[in-house]
Amino acid sequence: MSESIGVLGGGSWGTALSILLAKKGVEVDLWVRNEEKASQMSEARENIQYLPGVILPNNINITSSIDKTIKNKDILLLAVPTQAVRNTIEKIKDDIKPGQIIVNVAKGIEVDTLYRISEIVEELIPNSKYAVLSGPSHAEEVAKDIPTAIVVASKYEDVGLYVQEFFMTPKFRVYTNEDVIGVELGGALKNVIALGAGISDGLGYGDNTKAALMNRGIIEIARLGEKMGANSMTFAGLSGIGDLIVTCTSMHSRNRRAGIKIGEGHSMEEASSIVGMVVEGIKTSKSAYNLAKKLDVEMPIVNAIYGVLYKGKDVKNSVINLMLRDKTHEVEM
Ligand SMILES: NC(=O)C1=CN([C@@H]2O[C@H](COP(=O)(O)OP(=O)(O)OC[C@H]3O[C@@H](n4cnc5c(N)ncnc54)[C@H](O)[C@@H]3O)[C@@H](O)[C@H]2O)C=CC1
Ligand SMILES: O=C(CO)COP(=O)(O)O
Repeated sequence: MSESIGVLGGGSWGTALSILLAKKGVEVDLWVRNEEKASQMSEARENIQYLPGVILPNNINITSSIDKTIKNKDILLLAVPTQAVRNTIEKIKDDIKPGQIIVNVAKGIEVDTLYRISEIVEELIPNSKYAVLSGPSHAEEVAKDIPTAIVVASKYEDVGLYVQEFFMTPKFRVYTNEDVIGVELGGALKNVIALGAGISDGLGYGDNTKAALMNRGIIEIARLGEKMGANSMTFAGLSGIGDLIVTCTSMHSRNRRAGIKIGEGHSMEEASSIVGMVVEGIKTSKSAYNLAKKLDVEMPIVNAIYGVLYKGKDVKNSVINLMLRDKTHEVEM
């Protein structure tokens, strides 16, 4: 088993996974792009901005050198926001060695291309050993050793098994799956539904409303996923309904918290700045809306959230419109 990893992205998730692995004895190089922030974090042994209150073990080396971060590592962990993935890969693509495994943990869809992360990686580094690690896993809990289960998907069986072993601890259980499309879409699209769940909470609606959004939301996700070649069973798993549950119900969720602010009357920009961390569902709702249109898939909840965020649609009227859609059968895909 490899003893070292290069983590690209020192936000809450990159930091939490670095802590998990460091405690396991792995040597971690953690790339923080801002030099001043990197030295401040290194001295304080804490990520004060994104994960306050958790000590960084000594075998996490924080650096602003991306070259050093990727050198001689068997695994590179992509932990930057989705819309920054392309730019980050551009920086490293010429120095990646053929055997290096790229594990992505970002959850979103690129807004300009409608690409999933694996498609961006394949375009820039063809035939790389790619895996995606996804599931219900808030950084704040993983960093405190709270039991968590997650899934790794790769089209290469050996890569999936290797990553499973690499990350697995008694507090972090990793399953395998080969459905990269399904795992990526579940992780990306649940953020859009979580924004909706937050909006519902912000409007003062109840548990019934949220359950309806979550349930009808996963059906929309599965509908788009099937059209894109995913296995529909993946959406019943950790990266599908599992992650949807945690994101729609937890106060750790950045997407839910942003949604609450929007439901209370704040603009999308205000909500995002109050949360102060990446709210992936904002950009991904635009990607999802455009994907649904392009592939002719019915996604009423996604359309409603897109309308509120980007078209200035009234929130309460959007809920009424969803409730009054044409009558339909529950299990019709
Ligand atoms: N926070 C969490 O609990 C989890 C987050 N994720 C996913 O992980 C990804 C990263 O999220 P977080 O760590 O939560 O974000 P965050 O908001 O905590 O931190 C984002 C980090 O990315 C850096 N960054 C922003 N733009 C960049 C750029 N252009 N180039 C390089 N670095 C850049 C920021 O400086 C910051 O260090 C997202 O896709 C998120 O959905 C997945 C599972 C859990
Ligand atoms: O993906 C996540 C938990 O599994 C994190 O969700 P948020 O970005 O909404 O906090």
